Amino acid sequence: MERRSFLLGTSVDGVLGGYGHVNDADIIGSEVFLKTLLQERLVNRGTNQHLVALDCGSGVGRITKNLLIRYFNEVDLVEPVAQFLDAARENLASTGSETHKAANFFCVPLQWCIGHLTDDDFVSFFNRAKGCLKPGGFFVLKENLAKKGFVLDKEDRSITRSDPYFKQLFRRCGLHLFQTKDQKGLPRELFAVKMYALTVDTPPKVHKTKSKTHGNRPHIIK
Ligand SMILES: C[S@@+](CC[C@H](N)C(=O)[O-])C[C@H]1O[C@@H](n2cnc3c(N)ncnc32)[C@H](O)[C@@H]1O
Repeated sequence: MERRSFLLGTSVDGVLGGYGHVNDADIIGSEVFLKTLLQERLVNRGTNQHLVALDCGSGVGRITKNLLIRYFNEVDLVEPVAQFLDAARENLASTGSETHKAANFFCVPLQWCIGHLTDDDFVSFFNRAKGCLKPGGFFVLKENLAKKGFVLDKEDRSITRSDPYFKQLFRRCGLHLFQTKDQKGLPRELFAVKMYALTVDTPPKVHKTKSKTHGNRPHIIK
């Protein structure tokens, strides 16, 4: 497992710590996840709604440019490194349209980047943020995962939590796990990455017993 310094330059390779080649796999993984969410959470996949997103820790705008701008009418970017945000502005200048655009560029640090939050601050943040979600809205977290417990990075003072650790925190926040997916295609030496979609409303009950009708339907024999 390795985490490299972010500040290698104002490029995609730079913000991915020298792992620019994972961009395609990362974007495809996020897009599949996002599409399912929009389909399942919003009426008509949100096509009749004005959708907005906040790209937190946007770097040079990689995710907004390659993904978010195609699905959201407005994307705001938050990034504390001015050079990154300037590069994002430049990268996004000719991307999008009147109805799908990068709207605001905020050069400020967030106080709640997950890997730098204590458990109590994590819970406190989501408890406040929950109140700002529109009906049908959701949080998406795409995070590095420790195999178990947590891993402390003494260099950047961040914590990488395990999947059960995150789930325990989500429960403390009163958030429901609407959907989750593993990121595929990352180099083996990196942390595993998982996507979580979190909602405030209770998910519909999943009935685990197979209905007779379903059991009798034709299906592929594996
Ligand atoms: C690994 S880079 C990822 C950039 C971008 N999300 C991407 O995937 O291309 C992490 C980004 O988070 C930003 N960052 C670090 N601390 C932050 C904070 N407190 N608030 C907002 N962004 C932060 C860094 O400057 C950097 O651009």
